[in-house]
Amino acid sequence: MAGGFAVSGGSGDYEGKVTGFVIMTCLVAATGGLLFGYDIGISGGVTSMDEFLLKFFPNVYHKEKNLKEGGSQYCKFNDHMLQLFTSSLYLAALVASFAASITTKAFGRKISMLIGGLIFLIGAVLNGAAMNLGVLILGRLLLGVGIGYANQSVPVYLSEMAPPKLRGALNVCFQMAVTLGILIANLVNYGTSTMKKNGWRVSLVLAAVPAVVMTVGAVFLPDTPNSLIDRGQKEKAKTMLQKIRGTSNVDNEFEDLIIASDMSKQVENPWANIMKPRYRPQLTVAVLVPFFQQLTGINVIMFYAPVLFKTLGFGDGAALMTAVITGLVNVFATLMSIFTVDRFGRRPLFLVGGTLMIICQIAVGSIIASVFGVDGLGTFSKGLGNITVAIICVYVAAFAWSWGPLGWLVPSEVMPMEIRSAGQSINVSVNMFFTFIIGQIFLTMLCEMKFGLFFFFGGFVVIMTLFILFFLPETKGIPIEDVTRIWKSHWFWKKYMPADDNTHV
Ligand SMILES: OC[C@H]1O[C@](O)(CO)[C@@H](O)[C@@H]1O
Repeated sequence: MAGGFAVSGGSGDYEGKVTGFVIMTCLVAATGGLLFGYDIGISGGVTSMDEFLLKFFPNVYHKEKNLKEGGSQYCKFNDHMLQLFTSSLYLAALVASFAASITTKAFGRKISMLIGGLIFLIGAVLNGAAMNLGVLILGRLLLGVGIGYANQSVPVYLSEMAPPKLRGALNVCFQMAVTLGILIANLVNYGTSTMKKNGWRVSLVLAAVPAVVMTVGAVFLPDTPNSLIDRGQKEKAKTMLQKIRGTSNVDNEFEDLIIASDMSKQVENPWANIMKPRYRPQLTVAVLVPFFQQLTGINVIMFYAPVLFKTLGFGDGAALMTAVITGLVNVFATLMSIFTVDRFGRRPLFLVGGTLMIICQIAVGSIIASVFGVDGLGTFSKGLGNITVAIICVYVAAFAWSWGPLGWLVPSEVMPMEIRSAGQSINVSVNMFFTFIIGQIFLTMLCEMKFGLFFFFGGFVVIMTLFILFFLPETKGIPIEDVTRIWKSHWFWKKYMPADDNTHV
């Protein structure tokens, strides 16, 4: 995932152009992100399609239809298997990303991308052809394995191919591709929902398109110099670096790569390292940032927007169209973040984004409370429905210029070499784990907590915004080598820093 970006250090003062290789690399990055985003966005629309529900979740279908005659709106989609359909993918991805990190290290990045692409393809085909719930869930699990492999290997591949100066920008571009994938999925669902039959099959099988691109890419793309060095092929690595950078003058960078590879071999156990007190701030960031990113509640919207909008009384087409609108807002606000993050810094984006999210969550919770109350009986007027959608759009925008991209960027900026691989794995796995949890329990929580659910997530955003305010120093423009300086001068974290430590760690 995007969190895996920063791999080798280096000052970045090397010669090198934006060559065809770099552009190809960006395309692969894009397909990796698209693949992930497409899966995030596709399930909600599909689960709101009658034909799909009737085939796999007849109970939910009948409950929804009967509700037209009265009953609690909060619980109409509450079904564990329906949630498992969405969430199983993320659990499989979590497990597979550990397997992928072993494959990627031992056999290279390309092999992992190839494995990821192929397994994903099988999953997409199974999903599109599924005749029963078992096959459907099996397909989702395979998609998850594919995503685990892709999210682990694509960012590593990218960070090693990109000229160091572009690394940060590419990091955020991965998240950009994720949001584009979500939007494409929303558009596809909108289109296929108008088909008389099998629209859901088309939605699910189209996930194969980015997978084919990634699989073919993995076959034709070159190995990264870092990977060749790690596997003892130094000469080949140097020739490759010259090709990628479009210049024969790569001695400095090549030397740094060798040093970085030697250093990472000396780092016996990054997992033991990161547990040392001096890395407490980084460990805290690696755990709390992805946890908080998911506890904003964003995936309630990304996974279940169409279902949520149907709960608010929208018709099928309107619910799917509204998901397209939130998808668009997500893409544009992420773009804005890319253009402003280095000007304003990370903290202002986090603080403004967080504050806006809190206001929106309180507003949505209050509106739903006023219409549905505790027993879930009531109907939204058209005007109030539109106001609610507008507030949800502001919430999505606030997420997309703060916790969305920064949830990946900030952890990758604060990890020194000797803990980087462990730090990034923690970041990615915590994110996947809570993505799974939210996918698995949201519909039940909505049924149990009712409008209070929005206050619940709002409460978490208050906590995370206070965390940023008091515990996260600004990392804008600080080279990775100097990052210890900011912890040393921080009112809270300085007590963990060894006094005699003048190295970059
Ligand atoms: O754009 C929203 C998406 O971004 C992520 O946070 C990943 O960075 C996903 O969990 C979410 O669905």
